[in-house]
Amino acid sequence: MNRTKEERVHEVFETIHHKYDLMNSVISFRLHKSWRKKTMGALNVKQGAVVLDLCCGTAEWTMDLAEAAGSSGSVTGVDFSAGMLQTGQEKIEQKGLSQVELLQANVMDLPFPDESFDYVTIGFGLRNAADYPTVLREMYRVLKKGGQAVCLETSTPENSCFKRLYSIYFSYMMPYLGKLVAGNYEEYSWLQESTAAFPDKNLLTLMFADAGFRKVDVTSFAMGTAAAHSAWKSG
Ligand SMILES: C[S@@+](CC[C@H](N)C(=O)[O-])C[C@H]1O[C@@H](n2cnc3c(N)ncnc32)[C@H](O)[C@@H]1O
Repeated sequence: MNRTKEERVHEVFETIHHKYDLMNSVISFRLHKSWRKKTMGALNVKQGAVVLDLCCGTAEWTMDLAEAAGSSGSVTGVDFSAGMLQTGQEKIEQKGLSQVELLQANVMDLPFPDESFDYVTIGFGLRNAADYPTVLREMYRVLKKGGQAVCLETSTPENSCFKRLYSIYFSYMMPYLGKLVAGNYEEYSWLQESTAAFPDKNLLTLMFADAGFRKVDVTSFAMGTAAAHSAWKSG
């Protein structure tokens, strides 16, 4: 039976949630941590801010956002995988971050009123959604006027030689690393497929503008293998 993209993605994350954090560090050579740190620096979340973290997974970015917003702020993490949320919830409890709430929902249909959040983030999540423009429109809708949205995601390297090397690593080596470390090949070949199908940073910028965002800034990381798109809603 043919599964939809959404069913496949859901199954992938329900299968790998126990090993997700470990695998993330292995396959990105821990670079994802420095990309997130730099993106947080540009976001400059204020104490007391109301923040939404979409596709929050095991809540790594959610917890950084909670520390920045402080105990007077509030951070809501949304994901549709119960397993990823459960792993995230355990970490949040260990850290005693009472300003965080995790919610199981689909990011294509958010259960929040218009203009609810000061910041909306999505880390390595948009690529997994069945329809990118729908998610971007939802991000825009729930953002307050003057608020900022940020998408950190894998991207396409611009240098053609590096692009070839990267493609070999992604297509052949990474699924084997997945098999070796997480005991799973099929799930890590999804990362390669979804990255190959994802728009490059210029097209993604246009998609943000189409969703209504006023200004879009792009920062590339590691020779274009990842990019952060920051976008603002008019005040
Ligand atoms: C690659 S993980 C990213 C997790 C986390 N943001 C991080 O940076 O480590 C992608 C997450 O998106 C979630 N996801 C994918 N499509 C979704 C959807 N339509 N609605 C809610 N969550 C979704 C998956 O369950 C998974 O936890």
